[in-house]
Amino acid sequence: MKKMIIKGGQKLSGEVTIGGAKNSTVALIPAAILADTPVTFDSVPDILDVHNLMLILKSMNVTSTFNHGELYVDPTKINKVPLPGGAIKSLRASYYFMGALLGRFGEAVVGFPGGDNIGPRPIDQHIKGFEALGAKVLEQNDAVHIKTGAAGLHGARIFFDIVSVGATINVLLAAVKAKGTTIIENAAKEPEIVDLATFLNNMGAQIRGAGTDVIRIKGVDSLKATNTHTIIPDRIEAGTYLAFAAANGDGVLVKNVITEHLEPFIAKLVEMGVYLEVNEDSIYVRGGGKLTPVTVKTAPFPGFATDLQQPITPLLMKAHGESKIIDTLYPERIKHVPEMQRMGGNISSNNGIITVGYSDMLRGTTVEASEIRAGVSLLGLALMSNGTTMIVKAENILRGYERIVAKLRGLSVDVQIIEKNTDSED
Ligand SMILES: CC(=O)N[C@H]1[C@@H](OP(=O)(O)OP(=O)(O)OC[C@H]2O[C@@H](n3ccc(=O)[nH]c3=O)[C@H](O)[C@@H]2O)O[C@H](CO)[C@@H](O)[C@@H]1O
Ligand SMILES: C=C(OP(=O)(O)O)C(=O)O
Repeated sequence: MKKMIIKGGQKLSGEVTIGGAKNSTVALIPAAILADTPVTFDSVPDILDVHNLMLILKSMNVTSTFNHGELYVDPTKINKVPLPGGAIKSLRASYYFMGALLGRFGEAVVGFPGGDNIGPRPIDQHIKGFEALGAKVLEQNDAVHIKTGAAGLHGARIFFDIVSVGATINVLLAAVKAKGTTIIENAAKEPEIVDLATFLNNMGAQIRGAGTDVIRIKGVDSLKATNTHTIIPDRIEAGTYLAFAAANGDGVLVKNVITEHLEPFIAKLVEMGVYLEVNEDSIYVRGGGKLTPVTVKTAPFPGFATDLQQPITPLLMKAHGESKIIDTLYPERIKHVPEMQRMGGNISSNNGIITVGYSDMLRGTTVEASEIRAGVSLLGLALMSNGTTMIVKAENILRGYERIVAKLRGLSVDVQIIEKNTDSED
């Protein structure tokens, strides 16, 4: 168990470089088992999710090594084994092994995934997709058992009832080596899906339309990597630092950003009155100035990302007036609210609407990071508070924010991570 200690009243200044996208990486690693060759990824974030995925690979006799942002995965001696639990439970994206194993072996047994505590996260659309491709799916003993007949997977036309990142990726992974053509309609359009399709196409897959709501996949027999795949920058990590810099910064340059991926977020900051300079692949935030309250409504890409509604909350507390947040994807993503209230934050949640008011009496206390974005938003608020904050369950933050202590130190902010049992510093 780790805890993070943050002294309040510290201003961010300087530069921070954004790492590879967590949500790309966690799809790309399972996708690597579809290859008939070793695979290398570059710009891989050093986050707990990556280390847990490497453990899952190891259980299948897939070797992997991770050094200085480069991850090498050799799936050529993979064993077909069930993946009922263990590291599977440590992250949501472990469910991508369902699609990837199905694509590789025509069958998969994968435990129900873990992941963030952000409300119900059904996987009915994933299952609908696998069944359309010709697989039989059985949910038994806390695991999903998926199997095709002797003919293997076949192409199909699939219309998702709901826009789902996970279901789009899982069906893509299963369909990429299926016989015939698969058409996914009402597909999710997130940049991480485009990144995955780019990786697979560079290995010989035939995927067209990723990034639009219709994706066509012509099945191929074999996938072979010939070059290193560089992972796109993490738009959620970038948004988090931008929000913190706007709320509590004194000149911050956020580098390695694809600004197009952050358009709805940047638009919201501008609407609030935040001074930004948007460059080709970096964004400068001046900090300070009078801020206007806004309404934030989350939506699938290209809408305002649900993963950024909590990180922007400390900034909303600087605006003079009442802001509203409506998370249409995860209305129960509110675990930060009682914790922020205990820190003196003027915030409440009622019937799926979070109301955030100007808060100038913030004080440090002990709070819990119940999930990644709740946790990081508490860190943002702690920096604005009087006194010291201790965030327990800090590993939830480390699940997706690489080298966050070093990056904050680079921004002149001192935070510490302590192992709870030993009280030794990380
Ligand atoms: C590893 C990863 O990439 N995680 C992201 C992914 O999660 P994840 O892929 O789990 O999220 P989805 O896009 O699938 O979920 C979107 C909405 O669809 C619902 N749904 C989803 C699947 C399904 O079969 N049935 C169903 O009803 C969900 O409950 C949710 O309300 O997208 C979310 C929405 O942008 C982000 O918050 C997560 O950071
Ligand atoms: C919800 C998130 O992650 P996951 O889907 O991996 O739980 C997130 O990154 O905010």
